[in-house]
Amino acid sequence: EQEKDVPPGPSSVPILGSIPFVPKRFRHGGRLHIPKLFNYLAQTYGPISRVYLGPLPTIVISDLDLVKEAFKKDEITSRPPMRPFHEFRYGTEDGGQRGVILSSGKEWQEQRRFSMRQLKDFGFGRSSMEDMIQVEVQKLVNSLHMETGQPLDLNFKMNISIVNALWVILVGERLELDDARLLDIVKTLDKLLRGAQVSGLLSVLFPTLYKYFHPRFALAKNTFESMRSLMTQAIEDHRQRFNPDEAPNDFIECYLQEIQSTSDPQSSFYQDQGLKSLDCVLIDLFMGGSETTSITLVWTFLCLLHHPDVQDRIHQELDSIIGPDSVPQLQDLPTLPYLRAVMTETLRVSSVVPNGVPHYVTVSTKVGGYLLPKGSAVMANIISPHLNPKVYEDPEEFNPQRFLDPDGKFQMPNSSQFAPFSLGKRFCLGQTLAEQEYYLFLAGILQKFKIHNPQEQTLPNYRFSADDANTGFVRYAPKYEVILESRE
Ligand code: HEM
Repeated sequence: EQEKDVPPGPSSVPILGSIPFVPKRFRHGGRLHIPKLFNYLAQTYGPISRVYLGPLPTIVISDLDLVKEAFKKDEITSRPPMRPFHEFRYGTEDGGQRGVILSSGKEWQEQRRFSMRQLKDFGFGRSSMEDMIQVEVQKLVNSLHMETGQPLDLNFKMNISIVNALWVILVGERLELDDARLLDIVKTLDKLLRGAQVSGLLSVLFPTLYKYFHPRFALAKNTFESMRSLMTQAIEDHRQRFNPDEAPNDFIECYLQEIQSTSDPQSSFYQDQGLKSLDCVLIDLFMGGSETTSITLVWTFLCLLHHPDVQDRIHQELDSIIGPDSVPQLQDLPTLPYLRAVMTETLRVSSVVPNGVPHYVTVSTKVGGYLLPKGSAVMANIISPHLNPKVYEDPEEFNPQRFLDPDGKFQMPNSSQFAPFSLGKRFCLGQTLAEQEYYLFLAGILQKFKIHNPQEQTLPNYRFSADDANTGFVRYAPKYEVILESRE
């Protein structure tokens, strides 16, 4: 391996890696501000750089064409071995994981293929995916009608409804919005996700130290286990009434059928292995699919409060195309270019998963002319190209107009620098579902309500440069309240 072929980056020393060389402004109370650090690397060292997060060499790719090139390669499709986290995910001693988000190799291939197929549009039993989501949209709209005229935090409400929609799809059970179990799930998921920091990657090299000395390990273990006991209960309930001859009504039933029909002992669906993987897949789908989607909605409302003219134009479009009486449906989306531009623009400025999920080089390989050595983590720096002034004029400004042509038709700009769901073989497994939920909830709410900024509230900033709070994997919207006005 020639050092000159390796991507450029800051200096490093043993153990601490590049951390002593990282400018102080990227360290917040003992924590690295990873998204901002990566943005600085992109500006200083170009589209591919290398930084040592502790002793772990980490390649940061800040151009989405190069991300695509990299993540198409089998050599960069695995996840880093996540010891000691395998201990509570039925993993293997070498850090191998079950499920989809953190798994690699055969387990990942089989579980991802199956989950993607089940989350396709057709839904389960007699309900399409759209029907299942619409019921939750209407439930939320009805409950919001009771809360007009007073300051309201939408964050929790969105979260509850999105998790409930997932619960119907995966577990086949509709919960009331104030069901204690639902609140429990939402709180546990929130803890699990907020606890996920890029510094968790350090465990790759110091699994034992991490396990005994890092407070996050115990936190992750406890929250994961309380989530798992909810899943185990749901799986048990399904197994008791399971009838392999009946058409499946939800994801768990489909999965149990897959286990039933698997005779290859090497398969990750085989008997007991299948049940363990199911446990992890369910948690992964809840982790990947709940807050990401609800936060995107919360960012949207924040941007609309900053830009009331944009909200007015959405209302005009909805009024003229859908009207007050019919529910906005998936088939209407192509006729709503302005709303589509608003959604695309929100996904860009918010970039809720700003640096993707780490990949890992299993066999040294080249990308963009650089050598990516075996054993490096690879991160897609999604937010930097989204906010690159060479690609998007005045990039931090929320401006849906940039996704509309002069005739008001929706258009993507002439560049490939847009990928909120990442790219390549591991792109977001729930992208279609996320886009459908995002649209149905947003259109459903804005058809019925106008949102206002409470008079006494100074609106928090939505711009990345002002964001010091989000140092981790997910970019949460700052806290704010809205006042809803019914449009009926
Ligand atoms: C706005 C909403 C969402 C955004 C922005 C988002 C973004 C992402 C990103 C950037 C990745 C990393 C891909 C990579 O490793 O290269 C990812 C992975 C993943 N997402 Fe999403 N996601 C969203 C919603 C969802 C939903 C609704 C689900 C499922 C119900 C989901 C499930 C997953 C899973 C399982 C993975 C891991 C895929 C794998 O490792 O093969 N996500 N997502």
